[in-house]
Amino acid sequence: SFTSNNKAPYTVLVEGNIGSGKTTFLNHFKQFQDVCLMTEPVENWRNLNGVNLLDLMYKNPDMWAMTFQNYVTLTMLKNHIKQTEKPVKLMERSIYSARYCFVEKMLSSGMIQPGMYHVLQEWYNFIYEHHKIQADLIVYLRTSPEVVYERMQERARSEESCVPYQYLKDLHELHENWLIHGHHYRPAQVLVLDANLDLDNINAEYQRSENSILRPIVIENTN
Ligand SMILES: Cc1cc2cn([C@H]3C[C@H](O)[C@@H](CO)O3)c(=O)nc2[nH]1
Repeated sequence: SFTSNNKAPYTVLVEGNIGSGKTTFLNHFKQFQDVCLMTEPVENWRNLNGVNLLDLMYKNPDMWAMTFQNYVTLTMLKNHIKQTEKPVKLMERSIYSARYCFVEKMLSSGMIQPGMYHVLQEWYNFIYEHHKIQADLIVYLRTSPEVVYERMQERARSEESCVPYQYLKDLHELHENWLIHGHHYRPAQVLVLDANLDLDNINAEYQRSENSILRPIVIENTN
């Protein structure tokens, strides 16, 4: 259908810790042709003109963590403002998890200095004031640090080989503070899924989210 409406699509932000199953979750929605999937641009972070910023960030954070988060902010903003004709847009993470989870973690762990932090905050404030970042639902793939630490090790992404358990535990607390306890701005209501479930049992949780995520398509088709 040539819906030439220029209204923003129903936008879902999929949030969760490292190893919480976000990519698997998004892949589940590949079956629906009316859903535009915006996966995390991690391949750009691993290869920007031949430079692996993700690896440099983990291996030499004092030198590279700021540059990495700077680039993450740019690539996430591009995902946020990317147009789609489809009625639903599913994004893996967002500029919000950049700000309220990862940058906070890097400041508290000394990977970035306060001066760098303030520059990033200025960018986030400017972006909010000048760009309507569409967000209609947040799906929080809630996990426990032990589960995601084990999955991260099984996945064995080379850049993450030196990420300690405590890093995931701290990131977990930051996600909980933001999405469960509401200590920071939440742009939309939060649907919490139990992402500790392994692949054999998680389909029931996916079904639960389908109703919320696909509802706009059903409504549009009935209009
Ligand atoms: C928005 C945002 C995503 C994101 C991912 N990461 C890291 C965590 C994982 O090791 C890898 C892929 O998600 O990138 C990060 O350090 N900062 C981030 N900020």
